Amino acid sequence: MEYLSSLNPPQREAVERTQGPLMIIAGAGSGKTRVLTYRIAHLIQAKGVDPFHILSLTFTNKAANEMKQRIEKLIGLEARNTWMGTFHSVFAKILRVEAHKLGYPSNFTIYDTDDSKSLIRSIVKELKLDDKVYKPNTVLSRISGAKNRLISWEQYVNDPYILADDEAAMKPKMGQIYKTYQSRLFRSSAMDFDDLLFNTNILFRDHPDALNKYQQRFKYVMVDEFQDTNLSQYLITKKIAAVHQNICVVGDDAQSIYAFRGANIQNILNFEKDYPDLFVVKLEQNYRSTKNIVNTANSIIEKNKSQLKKNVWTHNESGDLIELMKASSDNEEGRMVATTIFEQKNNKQLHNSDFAILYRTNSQSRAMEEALRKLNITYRIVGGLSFYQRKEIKDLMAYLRYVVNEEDEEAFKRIINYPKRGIGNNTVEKVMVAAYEHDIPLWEVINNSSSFLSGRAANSVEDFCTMIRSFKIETERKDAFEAASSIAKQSGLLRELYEDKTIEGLNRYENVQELLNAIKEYVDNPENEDKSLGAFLQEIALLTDEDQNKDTNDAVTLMTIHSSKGLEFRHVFVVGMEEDLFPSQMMMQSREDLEEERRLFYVACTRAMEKLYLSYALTRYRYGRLLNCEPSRFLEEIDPSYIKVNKRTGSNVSSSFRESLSEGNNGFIGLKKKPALRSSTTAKVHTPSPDFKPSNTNNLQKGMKIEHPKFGFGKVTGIETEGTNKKAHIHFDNFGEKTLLLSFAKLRILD
Ligand SMILES: Nc1ncnc2c1ncn2[C@@H]1O[C@H](COP(=O)(O)OP(=O)(O)OP(=O)(O)O)[C@@H](O)[C@H]1O
Ligand SMILES: [Mg+2]
Repeated sequence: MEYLSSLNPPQREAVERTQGPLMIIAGAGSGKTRVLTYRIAHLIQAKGVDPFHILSLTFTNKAANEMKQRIEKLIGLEARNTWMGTFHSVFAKILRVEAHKLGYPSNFTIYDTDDSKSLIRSIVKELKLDDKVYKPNTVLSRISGAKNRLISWEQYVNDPYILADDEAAMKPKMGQIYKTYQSRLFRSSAMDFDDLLFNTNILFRDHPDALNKYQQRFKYVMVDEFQDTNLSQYLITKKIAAVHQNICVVGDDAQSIYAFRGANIQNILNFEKDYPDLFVVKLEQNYRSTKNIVNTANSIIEKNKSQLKKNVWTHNESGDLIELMKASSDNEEGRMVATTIFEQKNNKQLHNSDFAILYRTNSQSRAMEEALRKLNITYRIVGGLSFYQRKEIKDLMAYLRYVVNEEDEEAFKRIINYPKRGIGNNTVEKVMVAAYEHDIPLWEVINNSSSFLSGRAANSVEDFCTMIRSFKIETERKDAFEAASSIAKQSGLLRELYEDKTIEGLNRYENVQELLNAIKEYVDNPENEDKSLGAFLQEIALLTDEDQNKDTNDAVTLMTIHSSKGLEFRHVFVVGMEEDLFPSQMMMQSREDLEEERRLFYVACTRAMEKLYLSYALTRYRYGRLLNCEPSRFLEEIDPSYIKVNKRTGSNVSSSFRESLSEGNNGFIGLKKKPALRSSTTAKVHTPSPDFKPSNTNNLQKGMKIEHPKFGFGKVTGIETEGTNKKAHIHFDNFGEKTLLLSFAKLRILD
């Protein structure tokens, strides 16, 4: 087998040892995912295993697709027949087939987070509880926490302290909300994301025949990113593998970053207990990154007390030092990052797709986006408000969902009066009350509206039902695309958007067309055998944000560190390295939390192959206010011998590193005097004149008077050119002498 020669001895051992339980716990970039890929290829090609008998669980659908493509390269088309996907997508597929065993129809809807929150909001209102105490977000994460630990609402109601924390005392009605939430989901023939795993566990617990079927089917089970599985996922895997015991899990305890969502590193330790004849493989050679990057990452993770000892090293070259960039503001930070990308691309012949910008929270993308746009650099945002979260898309999707499942309450609420058809909130509430109080299915209630509604309202509801019925008939006869196009038209939704001639309206109209294009693409794809609307909806419901934006290939990637797991890029920028932002304010309550943030930082740094940049800003808009920021403690934890301060400062010295961490600047270099940006005792930051507009500084000359947005008024005392950089020496009235890089500084020339 020729492909085996491109593996090192322990990797090869892991690939060839196909029988019995196997665990690979190894550092970042050591080839864990590569081993899984080769192992699947090896099972099929060398061991003659039928691909239908192999199940591989990955963290994102994107990871699954990438893996499939790689296996296809190794062994050809047969790779397509393996079962591969996220826990959610694989078990949603299985639940479709087995739904009736749990009392669900096979066309059940999958509620996304917005649907779940909206449902919780209604329940909190109906139970007359305080929505400041029972915030949809908090309630949902609590219910989700319970489900991920396989705690049912019955158990929760009996023992409010079951999650072992103090929240129970503050939120005594939680159990009741959980109970109502589940019964409403059930009535709506809907499951939320956590239910997909929870219900799979119930299925396997209560229906041995079903369990047996999947145990026989999946003779080989593999799990990537095992450190981030929760209890619910772990038990499913364990049950399925119980008969053949051919289970292989790979992970890195140092990269466990989902504890806040119920992931449990303990699974790694339990695994050794659950499988006494477990074989453990260690991989220590990193193939991804330069020595400087590997050593930096090691020096970070070393600070964590709870971790398995690992020695990660690499044969790769030392490479550049880690570059530290400081900016005076978040916008300035964006400009620095964008300019660096621009320069590096030109100097080193790189592509946009060689760069990634990673941040702690989604909202940090804005400043980066603006700066990239100004330099005309193509980028794509992974996560954030993605296509399928836009209102117009959710509206049409709600129509499609409702046509497929007429008990889907959240879809119903979205479309019953959109486009407007004279059905007010009161009527909707009456419908809901009738359904709950008399325990009648929603669809039956609205089909008998005349019995409890009068006049116009009753007529409108009747028309609505007639329309939905005709959609249902169409949907049975037509493929997903024809059905959806017709629904978009007949429902009045397209017309409503078409008549809005504003730019936003036009955009919305185009977005809906884009959704129809996507459905067409789905129908035309020969890989999709089931072309029904129901099948399309299932596919879409499981698309995670990570899977969006496939259209642009050569783009800089912007994403949160959480979604960067498992990926690699030649150049990586980790931005917003500031206290309260990273580590996050929310995660500094305990050592465990802080260690999770540090693991997150480890994940971020280990995405880089050749070059790693870390940046921070001294001021940043957050919660609508301009805040002063302190550099992140993580920066100080890195061994300074691996770091150089941004070349623009010209101070390539590690000894000045700590000092320079806290100096403020605004694209300026070489400080003559300590600047006063951050300390409140010295000069006040200038407020720019109302008509402040930066001038073209190409012809800036000695003697000219200028205004700077932060340092105020001053006079140019000299101009200096160094390579392509032009610097200006300026004497500011309130800040003294400063040297500014003209490509960064915004100056208004006054005379
Ligand atoms: N034996 C090898 N020879 C050459 N390249 C290798 C070898 N093993 C791994 N690589 C390469 O090293 C990089 C990292 O591998 P991979 O993504 O599998 O690591 P990983 O352990 O899964 O990392 P992470 O912990 O970030 O998920 C990939 O580009 C991979 O192709
Ligand atoms: Mg990996």
